[in-house]
Amino acid sequence: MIVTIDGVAASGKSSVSSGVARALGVPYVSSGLLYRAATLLAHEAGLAPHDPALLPHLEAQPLRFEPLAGGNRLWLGERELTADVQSAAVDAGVSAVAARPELRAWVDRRLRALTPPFVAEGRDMGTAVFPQAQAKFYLTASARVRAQRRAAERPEAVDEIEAALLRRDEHDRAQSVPAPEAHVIDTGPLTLQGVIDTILAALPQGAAPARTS
Ligand SMILES: Nc1ncnc2c1ncn2[C@@H]1O[C@H](COP(=O)(O)OP(=O)(O)O)[C@@H](O)[C@H]1O
Ligand SMILES: Nc1ccn([C@H]2C[C@H](O)[C@@H](COP(=O)(O)OP(=O)(O)O)O2)c(=O)n1
Repeated sequence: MIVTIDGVAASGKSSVSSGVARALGVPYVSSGLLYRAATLLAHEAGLAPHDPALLPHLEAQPLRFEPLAGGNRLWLGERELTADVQSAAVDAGVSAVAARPELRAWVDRRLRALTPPFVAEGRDMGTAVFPQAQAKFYLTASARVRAQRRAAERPEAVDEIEAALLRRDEHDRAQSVPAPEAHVIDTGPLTLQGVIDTILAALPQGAAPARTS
């Protein structure tokens, strides 16, 4: 079974996907990490997002992606990149990388090579990458709420984060449309556990473990 959880930046995709994956006892896959990794490696190699040399450079890197239930980890050889890709600098450059069709194909190939069951989160998991998914969700929240949540993890001020999120929402718009059959959830009024429980309750019969509480 594949469950897709798409949504805008800082809507709660990773945290919710991790919680749903743990409840189901399956891994979760953060597609955004692969776009972030491509952006960081481009920066470090001095390659612009549109540089034709970027894809061959990425293909030559010993990049390893570990989609574990507790969280995804990224390795470049023995160097862990997981934390390095969560920065305002990568945020500022990632949309240009993600706009390139050949880089989207690079990400999609890696995702489709994974063996189900898993929870996949990103922007277009339920539309372009796994249209066959058995359950699809799309998370939203106001830009202000998202900025306040992201501010707890970043050194930047909430107003600066909110402006950056709105810019990225616009840049990512093309690939951020919910699947027609996706359950759209406004996470603003809900706690993190509330969103997780909402998704588990909406899964096909038998997909979620019987509730013990
Ligand atoms: N419903 C919620 N209520 C409160 N905080 C939340 C909620 N969902 C996510 N968070 C928190 O908001 C921050 C951003 O969530 P994250 O899962 O990283 O979003 P995304 O993966 O969509 O960027 C995290 O600190 C997370 O714990
Ligand atoms: N399936 C995806 C996932 C991410 N992206 C792009 C759009 C996002 O700005 C970046 C980073 O995605 P990520 O999910 O890590 O970003 P947030 O956690 O929502 O801030 O990659 C995409 O185009 N398609």
